[in-house]
Amino acid sequence: MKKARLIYNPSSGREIVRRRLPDILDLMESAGYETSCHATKGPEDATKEAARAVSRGYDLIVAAGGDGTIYEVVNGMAGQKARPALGIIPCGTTNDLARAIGIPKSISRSCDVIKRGKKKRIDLGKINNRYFINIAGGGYLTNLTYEVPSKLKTMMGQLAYYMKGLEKLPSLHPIRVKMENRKEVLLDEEIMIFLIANSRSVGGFEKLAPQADLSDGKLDVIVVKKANIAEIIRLATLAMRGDHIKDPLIAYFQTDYLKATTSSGEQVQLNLDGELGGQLPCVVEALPGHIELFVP
Ligand SMILES: Nc1ncnc2c1ncn2[C@@H]1O[C@H](COP(=O)(O)OP(=O)(O)OP(=O)(O)O)[C@@H](O)[C@H]1O
Repeated sequence: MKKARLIYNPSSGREIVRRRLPDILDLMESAGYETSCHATKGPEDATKEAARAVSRGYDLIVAAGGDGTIYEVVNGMAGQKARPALGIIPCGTTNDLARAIGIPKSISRSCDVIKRGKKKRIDLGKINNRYFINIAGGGYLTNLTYEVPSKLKTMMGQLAYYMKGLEKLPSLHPIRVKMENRKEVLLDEEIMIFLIANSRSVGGFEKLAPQADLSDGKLDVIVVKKANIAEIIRLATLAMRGDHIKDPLIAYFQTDYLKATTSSGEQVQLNLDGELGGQLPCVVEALPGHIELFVP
């Protein structure tokens, strides 16, 4: 039998994974994998455990949790030479990556995806010395993902993020950012927020980067230029339908390399897949087909 390592975050989303663990192990066995598991204890634990699973030669790593757990697991795998395939059991609050790939939220159906065995190579983003699988962002609204308390997410799900977003709107202010590719300066102005997306689905908005494709070797950059609160609310409404892209307050382009710096003299934090990821300046590169994922 092949061997799988299940890395799960017991605190993810509405905390169902802990209760369903016997079912997951059973489903994994019927999928043909002898599975051992590791419950994460806190920040960085999934990264260490994933790196350990790679060095122990597991055939498969399964990440059960939210986007933050998948991010940590990917960071433990991405820098290694031989990378096993990755399965995902979405148990988080938003589950952007699972939505983008079409992995069902039901535990038994997401295990079925692994059982059927269809795999696809997807790109990763490398940003400074870290990796992201779905989204990197910078600017003031991006830090709301780690300001929402875990308890609130357990109780309210996605709504907890939107409430925190509204609460933070009045404190938003622009930052001066310069973006360059290998040849030219693409943008040098005051902006509110920038997002570098690998998939279409970001923050529960399923069409935020409508042209993004996880396997095209490119990253999609969306920049919200200097705007007031009313304009930001208008853009958020447009973004639900994917209609924000043509707005004059948005810059949207694809690239496989990006350098971003700030001259504001302020610290601009980076958010990687919903987790804290250092600060500007940054160099971002697309790593084509770097991870093999089980897909429906
Ligand atoms: N045992 C634990 N208790 C508390 N936090 C943990 C534990 N294990 C891991 N973490 C932290 O939880 C965060 C990741 O949460 P995760 O993304 O899986 O769920 P979520 O936040 O509910 O979902 P989403 O990212 O979809 O909103 C990471 O910051 C990780 O370090």
